[in-house]
Amino acid sequence: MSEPIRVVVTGAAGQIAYSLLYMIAKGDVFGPNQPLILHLLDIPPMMGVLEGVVMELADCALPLLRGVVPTAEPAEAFKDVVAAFLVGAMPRKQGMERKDLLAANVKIFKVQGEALDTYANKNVKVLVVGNPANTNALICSRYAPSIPKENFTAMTRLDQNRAQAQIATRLHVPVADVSNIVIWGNHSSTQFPDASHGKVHMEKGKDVTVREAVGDDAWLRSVFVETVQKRGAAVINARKMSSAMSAAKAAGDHMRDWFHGTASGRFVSMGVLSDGSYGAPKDVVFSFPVVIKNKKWEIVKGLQIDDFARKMLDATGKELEEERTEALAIIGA
Ligand SMILES: NC(=O)C1=CN([C@@H]2O[C@H](COP(=O)(O)OP(=O)(O)OC[C@H]3O[C@@H](n4cnc5c(N)ncnc54)[C@H](O)[C@@H]3O)[C@@H](O)[C@H]2O)C=CC1
Ligand SMILES: O=C([O-])CC(=O)C(=O)O
Repeated sequence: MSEPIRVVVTGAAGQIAYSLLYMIAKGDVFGPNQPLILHLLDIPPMMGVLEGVVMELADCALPLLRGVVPTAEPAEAFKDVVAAFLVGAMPRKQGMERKDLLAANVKIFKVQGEALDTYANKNVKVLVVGNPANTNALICSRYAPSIPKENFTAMTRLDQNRAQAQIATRLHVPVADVSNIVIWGNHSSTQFPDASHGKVHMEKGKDVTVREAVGDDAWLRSVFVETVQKRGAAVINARKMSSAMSAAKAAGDHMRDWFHGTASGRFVSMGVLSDGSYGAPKDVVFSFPVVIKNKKWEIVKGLQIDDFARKMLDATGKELEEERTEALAIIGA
């Protein structure tokens, strides 16, 4: 068995972390042969709650968990970590958009970028979950100049999982048989869930396109898109709290694929620093379809973008540029 790796989860006393920590510590993310030391960061008033989380992790008696470091100090939390789940941030409430959280949250990601730059392993893989995730990831990377820009990503995997589940339900197939649905752009209500490159594994071992299997382009461009765009708000309306179990699962999926790679012929969506592919604006964190090999992601090239998709990509790109302007004003950059 290899040496333990150090992994940080911020917002460790919060609701997403409560599901995520268990998944990581039992080996779902870094594999069944990878021991780990979990660093748990939260703010000083939450240290009592965090103590309870530490007790519960011990009581899970997990063989891979070789140490736990609960702390309110970024310097200690980020020391030598090779993976960082940046969850700690205020969640939205009913009636808010995620970008309404910029003023409250973006400063956290400036401070944590600086701490990653100083204390983390230089190959650290960073996943920003705290909203607005794309713009927070952009700011975080700007304040960590010694860490490669491609090591900063934002989570749109929950949107991808939601989209796959909607298609699977419509077609009455298991969710694992649906692949290559793309989430373009921002993790917000302007995101574009795009099923036009999707595949479904049907009975008798045959792969067909999602468009062919669904046979209803109007549905794929309206009800499907809107359901995924508004799913976070629907969960908040029902639970009075934002998604947590599904967010934790998606964070685990994102980091697992980053460490272990994507299966042949399959791609996944991640918010990454845009190089302008598919006409997206540069220098924003934009969700693209990617394939991953040897812990490096690459944007999938050559997908067809029709007029409808073009409009959707432009709208979400514009929102990301607006968020960037607002974020830079808030942190006084
Ligand atoms: N990208 C995505 O798909 C999703 C993102 N989210 C976002 O994830 C974030 C966390 O959500 P929950 O866990 O439900 O919230 P929560 O309120 O239950 O937990 C957040 C935790 O972060 C802590 N925190 C606040 N400032 C911090 C700092 N500077 N350093 C470390 N910890 C800090 C809080 O004390 C709290 O314990 C929210 O911003 C939410 O909107 C939620 C679901 C999906
Ligand atoms: O909707 C929210 O505020 C939480 C979130 O990002 C999601 O569930 O996708």
